[in-house]
Amino acid sequence: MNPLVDIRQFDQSIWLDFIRRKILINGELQRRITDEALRGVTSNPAIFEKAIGGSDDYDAAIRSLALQGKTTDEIYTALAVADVQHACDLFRPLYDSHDNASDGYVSLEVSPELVNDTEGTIEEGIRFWKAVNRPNVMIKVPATLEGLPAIRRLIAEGINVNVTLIFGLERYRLVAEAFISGLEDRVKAGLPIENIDSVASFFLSRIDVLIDPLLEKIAAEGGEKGELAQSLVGEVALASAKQAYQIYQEIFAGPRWEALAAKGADTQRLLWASTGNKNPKYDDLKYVENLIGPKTVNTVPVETLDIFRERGKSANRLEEGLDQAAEVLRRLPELGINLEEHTNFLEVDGAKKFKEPFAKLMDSIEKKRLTSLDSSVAEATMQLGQYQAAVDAKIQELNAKNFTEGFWNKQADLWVQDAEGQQSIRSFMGWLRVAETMVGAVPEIEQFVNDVKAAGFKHVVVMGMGGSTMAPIVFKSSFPMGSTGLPMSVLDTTDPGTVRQIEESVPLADTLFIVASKSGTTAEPLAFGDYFYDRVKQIKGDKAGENFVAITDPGSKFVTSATEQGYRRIFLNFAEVGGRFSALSYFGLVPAALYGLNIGEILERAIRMMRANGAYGSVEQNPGLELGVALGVLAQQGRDKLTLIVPDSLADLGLWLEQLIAESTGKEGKGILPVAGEPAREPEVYGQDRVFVYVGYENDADADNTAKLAALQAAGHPVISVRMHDALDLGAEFFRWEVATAVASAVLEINPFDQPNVQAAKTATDRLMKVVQEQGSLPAGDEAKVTENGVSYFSAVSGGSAAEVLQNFFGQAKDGDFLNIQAYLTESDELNKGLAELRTQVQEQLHLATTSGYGPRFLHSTGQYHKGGPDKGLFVQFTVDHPQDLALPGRSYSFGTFKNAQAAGDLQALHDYNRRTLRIHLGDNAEQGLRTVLSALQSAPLTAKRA
Ligand SMILES: O=C(CO)[C@@H](O)[C@H](O)[C@H](O)[C@H](O)COP(=O)(O)O
Ligand SMILES: O=C[C@H](O)COP(=O)(O)O
Repeated sequence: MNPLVDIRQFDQSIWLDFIRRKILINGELQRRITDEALRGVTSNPAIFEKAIGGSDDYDAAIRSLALQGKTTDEIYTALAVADVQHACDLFRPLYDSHDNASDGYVSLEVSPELVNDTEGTIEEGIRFWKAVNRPNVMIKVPATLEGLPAIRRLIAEGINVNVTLIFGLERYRLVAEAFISGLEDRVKAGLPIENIDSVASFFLSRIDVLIDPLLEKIAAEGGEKGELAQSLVGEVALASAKQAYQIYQEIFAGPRWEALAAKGADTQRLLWASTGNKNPKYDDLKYVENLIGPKTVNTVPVETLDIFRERGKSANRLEEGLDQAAEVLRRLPELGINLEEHTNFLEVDGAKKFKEPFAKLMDSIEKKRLTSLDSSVAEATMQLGQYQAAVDAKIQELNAKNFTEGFWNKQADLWVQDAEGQQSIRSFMGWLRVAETMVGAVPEIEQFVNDVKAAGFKHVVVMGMGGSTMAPIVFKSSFPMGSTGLPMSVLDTTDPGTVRQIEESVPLADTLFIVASKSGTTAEPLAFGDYFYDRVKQIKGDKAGENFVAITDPGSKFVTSATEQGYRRIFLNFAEVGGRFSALSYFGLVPAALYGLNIGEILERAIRMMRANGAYGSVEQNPGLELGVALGVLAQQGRDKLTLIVPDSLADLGLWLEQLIAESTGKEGKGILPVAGEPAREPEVYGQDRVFVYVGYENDADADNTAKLAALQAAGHPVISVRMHDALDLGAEFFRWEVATAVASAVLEINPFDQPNVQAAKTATDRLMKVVQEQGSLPAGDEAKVTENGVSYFSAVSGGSAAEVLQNFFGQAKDGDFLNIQAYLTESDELNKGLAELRTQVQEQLHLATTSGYGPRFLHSTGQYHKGGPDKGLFVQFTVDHPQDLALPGRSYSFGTFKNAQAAGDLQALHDYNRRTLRIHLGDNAEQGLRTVLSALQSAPLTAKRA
């Protein structure tokens, strides 16, 4: 049997005298708990110095905290508390179990600077206890004379205490007395004592390290004394421990103790500390094997633990040789050795041994703190030409009313004036500081990633709609997969072809499926979850849940169903963070971490941007505010088509920005239309409704786009440009654009956090799905105006041929209008090329802005603007037959029908808002159908009404 497990039969608990974030994350601590019967952890300032000062594991967190304006002291506390909390959580099942035998504790020591400060120790002990906020934390307090009253007080406060730095027997008695008095104080105050635990940490190897040389010196002198001295070498520490254990038994017996025991008190166990052997002449297990006895703890360093596991022998030896132990201590004075005096020295030296590394640690944190404050965020260059004055005036106006301060204080009247709107704004501003919260969640997420990999998963599929999957899409396409990551796919469409493609491209049994839905009620992600759960169940039976993870809001119905289905993990996000503002929450970061990205650094960049935007005190220039004002003012002046130009490596950033900007601003007949995916062109092809925004990298000249933007600017178009340091800056850009969008909304006087018109399409779809459930199929739609070469055209405009319908449809265009393509198709390169051709033709011939999206993705994104924004859209919807449809398990409809209903529902909603629409049904071959449409267009030059 593993000796570490065996030792439990002697009622000794082995704790680990070590902590470091890495072992929390990489599963080592959990493995030691599960396989090696580890029952607790102790930390001390020297251990944290090694962990934090001696590695770069904490650097991103240090920088994030520094940027938040935290002091060095606060940074240390935050890091140490986070690790202790994490370890407490790993031990929690043991702590909560029936046979916990007072184990499952993690110790956190008060600052060594407080070693002689009673009040300071009490204050910090209470502060740490509250900060860790776990019942299985122990606050470590040194057993100095000043520490004793603090111990009593903290016990009386109901706080678990680990008394450290005990070297002598007399002091040990006082420690036990302080503990008992503390319990008695509580009893007097009528407070319970059954859940308070304490250990007395008796330091061993250091006693021998100090006393042995003295004995050896005397031994070298020879004679009778020399002989005696020689016989005592290496015996003093063990003798002290054995004697302490006798005192323990004496103190925790008798009427005084029995009275407390009757009220449920547990004894203050002795904990053997400093048990790593320091003398090569001794056995490495000297301070372990010899001190095994009931109701004791031994906290051992990692190396000693591993040696014990390899060759340790468990036996109850603590009460062996008691006479001999007493003799050792009795005879020391004959050699002129006053143990009490030496233990006093050890106490002072012990404090020094903690103070020095602590000072070194603080120094290294301080250096890192200062350097973090040096670097800056990527600058946005704004060349706004004739609009500059209006933008400047608006910035001045906002600054005059302390907009930035009000913004961070969630002052909702900056946006709208009605009470209901203001209430809704306040309740969706959690995104402002979610990055700070997520800094604390990084170790938990990283540990999860580690567990997933250890469990053998080979692929990740993230499934959800809109804000729940946009950030993962951007992360996946903007970064190469990280060295520690897993390949990732994102499913955000009900298109049966795409679902099938994903199914066929992943190893189902070894794939982790993340179902991401804030509300937990969105039909698409629930359908994806059901579909793949059924598939995995066919392989893994009742264990299917192991392959599933939920990200959702607390209290959503999905929490219940995911729990019932045995999901591996449920990440609870934050009710006050809306979907499109959730990139920096669990929704974005869990997939990013699984993909191997450094989420700590992504968050650090975001916090850098928060700081630049005035999150931690006033700022002279606020990049988010300036960008937002520019976009808002430009939109008011007719430049309401935000045209995004990016290098290929950032192509999908547009998807995220589209949702953020269109869904936030596109309402009440107002809004900014994001135009993504149009390559930069010469000035002649654009109308006067554009503002160009370039997002790229500082080390990528991107000469072609840069030259085109320069020409656009020279032609009088406003041009804004941001060049990131690297892709990790996406963390900062997410935040910059969130602020800018909220600010632009304030300029436009709308609530950026609702999406009132998205519901219209959902309601229409639901109605149609009801019909499907009742009648088995969708109701027959309108008659096609024209069917030509297998492609049918449906529109309010007339025409005897495809070309005529197209001409008449586009003939309705006015200056400032835009084309929106809604492709309810299986995405493919060929289709992308064909749709781009269509856009180019419309742009060249009509000078319209063109947008394009695959359905149903855009319903959760730009769909809001289409219905709620200004009536400037010409909507072309492409649909297709689904010869290879996919059934949805347990439902009376298929993915294909669902998707058709979504297309028809949205078309209905567009009609309800009197939008100009053209539906083109491509038959059963989308690529071929689209080619047919393009050739019809070739033969039909487009002309528009000019306003
Ligand atoms: O006090 C406790 C446990 O309560 C330990 O963490 C204690 O600080 C360590 O065992 C010692 O500091 C280690 O000492 P040493 O092996 O460096 O002499
Ligand atoms: O943008 C959000 C989408 O509408 C999806 O919403 P959900 O996260 O509640 O499923």
